[in-house]
Parts: sequence; structure tokens; C-alpha cells
Amino acid sequence: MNTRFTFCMIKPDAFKSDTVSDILLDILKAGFKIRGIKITMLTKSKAEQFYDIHQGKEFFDRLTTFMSSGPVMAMVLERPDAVESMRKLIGKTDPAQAEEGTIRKKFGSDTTHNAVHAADSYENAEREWSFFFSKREIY
Ligand SMILES: Nc1ncnc2c1ncn2[C@@H]1O[C@H](COP(=O)(O)OP(=O)(O)OP(=O)(O)O)[C@@H](O)[C@H]1O
Repeated sequence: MNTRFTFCMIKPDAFKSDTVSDILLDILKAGFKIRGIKITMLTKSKAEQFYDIHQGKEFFDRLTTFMSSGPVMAMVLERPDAVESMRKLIGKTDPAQAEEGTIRKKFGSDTTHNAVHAADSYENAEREWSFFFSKREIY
């Protein structure tokens, strides 16, 4: 298993130029290299596929409607211990409970509009970047 790579996505609520650039700065300052980057918009059905694991949960429709409501920035990131480092950098799911200085604390509003997604395992990271990138789009 390669522990140098992870997947991250800036969600539609944070897709404003100031916020995007601040989040990118936080990611770069944490020592990540950007190996793939793409701005796209998910259809409702693509968002449902991406969050398939949450099918049936109370928030599933809210989450997938929000995720298909505007542009997202998908990224493949590299640094040692990539998944753990990125999860630490984004903070807890609910911005109100996220640690000071984390991306969700600074830029998220609530549990749905929480600014960023980051993969929670190396297996999921690969599944998630394959959803957005072909091999030749990762440098
Ligand atoms: N109770 C909830 N109410 C509303 N939205 C929720 C709730 N729990 C999770 N979500 C949404 O679903 C996403 C995925 O949930 P998960 O439990 O995987 O959290 P996470 O791993 O911190 O977030 P992500 O997968 O986006 O990085 C969350 O980021 C959030 O946007």
C-alpha cells in the first residue's frame, strides 16, 4: 500500500476564490504536493455514486443535493502519511467541533456545508481519485 497519496475535494460551499486560495495555501503549507487537480460539477447521480456508502442515511439527500449544487475542486495530494495528515488538517466533520486552525473550523459552516472532503483510508483514496482522474491526469 502506498501511503504517500490521498484524495481531497473542495466542496461547493467553499468554492469562492478567496476561500479556495486560502485552503490551497493551508494544504501546501502542510507539505502536500498537488499531483492532480480538476474543477468539475457533479450531477446528483454522480454525487450519489461518490457517497454510496451513506445511501439510506437521513442526510443522504441533503448531502448529495448540496454536492451537486455547484463546482468542486478534486485533488490528488502527496506527502508521507497522506491520509492521516490530511484528515488532521481538515478536522472533525462538524465545523463547530473541529479543532482550532483546521480547514473545517476556519471555512465550514455546518455538518453538511463543511468546506472539504478528504479520504479516510488509502483504499478509499484510490477509489475516490479514480472517480475523477484517469492515470494520465496524475503527475
Ligand atoms: N449527521 C449529518 N448531517 C448532515 N451531513 C452529514 C452528517 N454526517 C455526515 N454528513 C455529511 O456526509 C459527509 C460524509 O460523512 P462522513 O461520516 O464520511 O464524514 P467525514 O469523513 O468527516 O466527511 P468526508 O467524507 O466528506 O470527508 C460529511 O462530510 C458531511 O458533509
